[in-house]
Amino acid sequence: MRRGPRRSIATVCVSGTLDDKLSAAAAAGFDGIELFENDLVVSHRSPAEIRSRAAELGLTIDLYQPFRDFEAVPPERLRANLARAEQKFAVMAALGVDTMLVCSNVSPEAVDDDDLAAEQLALLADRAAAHGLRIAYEALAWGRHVSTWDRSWRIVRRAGHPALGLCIDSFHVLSREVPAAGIADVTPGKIFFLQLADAPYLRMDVLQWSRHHRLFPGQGAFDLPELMRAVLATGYDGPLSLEVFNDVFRQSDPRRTAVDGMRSLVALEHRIPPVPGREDLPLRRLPAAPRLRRHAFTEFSVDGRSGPQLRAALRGLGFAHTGQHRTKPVELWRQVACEIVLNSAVTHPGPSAISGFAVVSTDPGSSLRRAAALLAAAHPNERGAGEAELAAVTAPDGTNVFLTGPDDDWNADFLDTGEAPGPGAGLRGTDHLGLTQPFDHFDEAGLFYRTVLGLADVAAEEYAAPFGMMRSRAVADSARGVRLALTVALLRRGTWAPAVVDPQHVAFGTDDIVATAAAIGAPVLPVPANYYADLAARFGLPDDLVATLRRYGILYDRDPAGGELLHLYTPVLGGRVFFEIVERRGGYDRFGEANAPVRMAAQRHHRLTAD
Ligand SMILES: O=C(O)c1ccc(O)c(O)c1
Ligand SMILES: [Mg+2]
Repeated sequence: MRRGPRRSIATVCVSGTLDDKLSAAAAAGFDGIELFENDLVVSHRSPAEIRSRAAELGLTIDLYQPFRDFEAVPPERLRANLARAEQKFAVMAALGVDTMLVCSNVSPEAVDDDDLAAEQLALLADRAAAHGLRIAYEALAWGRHVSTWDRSWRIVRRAGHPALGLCIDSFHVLSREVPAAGIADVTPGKIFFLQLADAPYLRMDVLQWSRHHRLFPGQGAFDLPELMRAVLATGYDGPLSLEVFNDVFRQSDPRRTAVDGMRSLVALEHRIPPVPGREDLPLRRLPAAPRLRRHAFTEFSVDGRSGPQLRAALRGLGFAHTGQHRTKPVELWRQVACEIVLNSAVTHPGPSAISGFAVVSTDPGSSLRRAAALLAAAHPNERGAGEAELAAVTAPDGTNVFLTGPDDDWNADFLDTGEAPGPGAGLRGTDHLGLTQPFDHFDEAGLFYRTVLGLADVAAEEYAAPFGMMRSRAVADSARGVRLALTVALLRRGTWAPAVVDPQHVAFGTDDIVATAAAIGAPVLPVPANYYADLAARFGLPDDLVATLRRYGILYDRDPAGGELLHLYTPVLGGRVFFEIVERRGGYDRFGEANAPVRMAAQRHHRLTAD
């Protein structure tokens, strides 16, 4: 029985020199690599040494690429191109790689003549076959004359050479108009190689889009499971190979990028629909994502500065300090189903103060098995004798994600402080978490949270904020018990900005924000009068409503279907976090993104003018 498709990664996906890239690919569990010529050219290793290094690491070299501007050229250019190819065939033999990628010609010299292209590619395939090699022809989306997969297929079919086949690259296919479904009708055995990349939809030059903005499968907008189905329907049994050109990945830790890539492939394989006739190739499925019920506790790492501010704010919001951990400097604060843990013993590696959060899973064991299959790092939870086990994995931003069951008594480890929960302020539970992401790992985090917890995208937004352009991506489970709003600055911040890095936050839900606002004693963030003047004009709100909102510092948003969000914020606490209170009306399903710039400006003003 086969194990499922082989998984490969192009060396161009990750940062470093070839040695770094090979180690990273092997450590992440890939079976093979596509070797980019540039990585070979700058390597101190000979082709034979690269071959043995790869073998030592358990990696095969599945593709040599790219060979450019070959086909449909005048005779003297053809002679030169064939001579150039022979030199590469010799290198390939030393590397032990049998397939060469030929990209469609982008040169002005290329002739618009499919017969000529087919004839010359057949000649190249003949030369390759003499060395026991084969040619995979790829239509670059910006090829001079051949820029779509169907045209590259017509040429390959016309050439009719057994050593000539197609390279299907999901980016080039899905960035163009020709539907991918027709790939299923390509003659069995004629797809020699499959390259996988995702991307966001962008209206820009396709070459720039491809060279800078590709993402790993599941991180962009392309329908890759459907493309995979079409390719597998032809009987394709070569590697699933990631080929992602991305400016951020090129600068990130290659080991981490390779794990991100592997996670994307594991998740993609899980999403491929069953392909009739391909029972020979069992697809590996993940443990199903169990249903999530709700957010349980959120844990903050606190120090001497943030601790007192957080305690005062929680008290003001109607929380009571109900529990003290038996063995650790950890406090439990509670109001109905809102649970906050203040932990003086953990430090968070990122800029945030949310060190972890817990979700209630209907099957935490299955959640953990799924997380492990998706290469989530298990969080070593040190617990004392007799303490409850709280399983957790660590997200890319360093946040620990605890998975608790509906009946788990995780707070058995807390001794009653004797402090009675007060009347509270009407906060029902945690509505969402605002998790600001480190610049380099935004897409990685989105993929992690969605795949590991089984969440789906609910909103994506870009907006101009006082300290830069921001991007937000919100994910949630289908019943909206668990919502996460991930945000990031679109560019690395400038030099003065560290002081104003957007903090993380917890938003609590209420059914009556005006009553809650009247009940709470915590300092609510003052909102400028200009905001309310604009609000009245934008939404045509009645004067008395605007007056009420203004009186309590409540912000407002409305969706096109008439759903409404009323929400308020606290100032930033201890320089690191803040709280939000939200009331959703009429099915409002977003996060008040439009008000984020108002909040950021107000929080800065508050910081500069208070204390
Ligand atoms: O951007 C390029 O030139 C390029 C090269 C090789 C590929 O496989 C590809 O998809 C793009
Ligand atoms: Mg490609």
